[in-house]
Amino acid sequence: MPASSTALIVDELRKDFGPVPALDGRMLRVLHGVSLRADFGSVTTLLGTNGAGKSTTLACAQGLLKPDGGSVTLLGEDPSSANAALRSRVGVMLQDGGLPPSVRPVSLLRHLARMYRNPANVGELVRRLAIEDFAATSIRRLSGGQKQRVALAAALVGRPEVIFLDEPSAGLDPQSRHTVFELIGELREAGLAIILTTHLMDDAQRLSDYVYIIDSGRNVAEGTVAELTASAASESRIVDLTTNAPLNADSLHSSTGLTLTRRDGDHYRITGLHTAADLAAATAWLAHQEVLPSSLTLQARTLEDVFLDLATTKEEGA
Ligand SMILES: Nc1ncnc2c1ncn2[C@@H]1O[C@H](COP(=O)(O)OP(=O)(O)OP(=O)(O)O)[C@@H](O)[C@H]1O
Repeated sequence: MPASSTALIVDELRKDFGPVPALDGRMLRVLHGVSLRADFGSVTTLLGTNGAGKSTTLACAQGLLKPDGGSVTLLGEDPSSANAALRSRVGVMLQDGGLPPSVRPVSLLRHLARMYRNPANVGELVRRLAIEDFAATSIRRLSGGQKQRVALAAALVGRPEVIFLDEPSAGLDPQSRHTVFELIGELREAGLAIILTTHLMDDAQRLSDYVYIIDSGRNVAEGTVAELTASAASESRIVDLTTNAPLNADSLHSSTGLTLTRRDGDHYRITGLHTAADLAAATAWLAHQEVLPSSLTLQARTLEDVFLDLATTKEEGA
């Protein structure tokens, strides 16, 4: 039983890469003081755009990279000088899998299981992640999503107390994504500390107990999904709608003060609704345009909105 409720503490982590020729041989600082903590029985998410520093933070937290400043405490120890006993308590699923290409999935998992004193039931993992569908195929011939499922099974085979998942839903089809998410939920219920990275807001919103948003190697916001999505604008609502009629943002804005953005294809979003009258104004404007959307939903702010607000604030501050 873990003595503390906290599995991981990252404090003011700094990391440099280099020397970089493009910087005249100087070092490139990619983490400027990232801090986070992750508890048992909880999903802690690092959310950030490509290159924000998520994987580097995870690599330092796992002891794969040595920090240039700050500290990491994983299960009460410094992971960069960790022994086999600590490593056996930690499961790692890397972004590119890091799996041996010529081995078949089940042989690999059985081999890994033999390295642990109290391994998970390989047959159960294989069934749970539907690995039996491609059990006879060598890893090099697996699709990205299939490799991803094997990598997750490999990370779980030692019955870890802490698991690191780098972009766990990358390359997964909707059904596999659902399976992986369900499994993450079960692991959380079983009391594991789950630390994951993603740049997908939907994943973060669906899975996380606590989210750290990082950008350019710095913490920019943190909280539960509910805390992050609540704010001064928490009363505001969003209307998402689908129509193949072209909509004009200037026309909506001049008649209602609301903001229209085209998300992709036929999808539009209207933001800035605070009252029932705003909603009525938006639909009245649509009626005036003689547009009957094929779908229309009203919702509260999402993590994506928080993220976009942060990006806008940064641009305005730049
Ligand atoms: N070995 C390295 N040498 C030099 N720069 C590196 C190295 N590894 C990462 N970087 C740089 O550090 C920054 C952070 O990279 P990192 O992979 O941690 O970001 P990330 O948030 O995980 O991004 P992604 O979502 O694309 O995986 C990026 O600018 C990247 O180019």
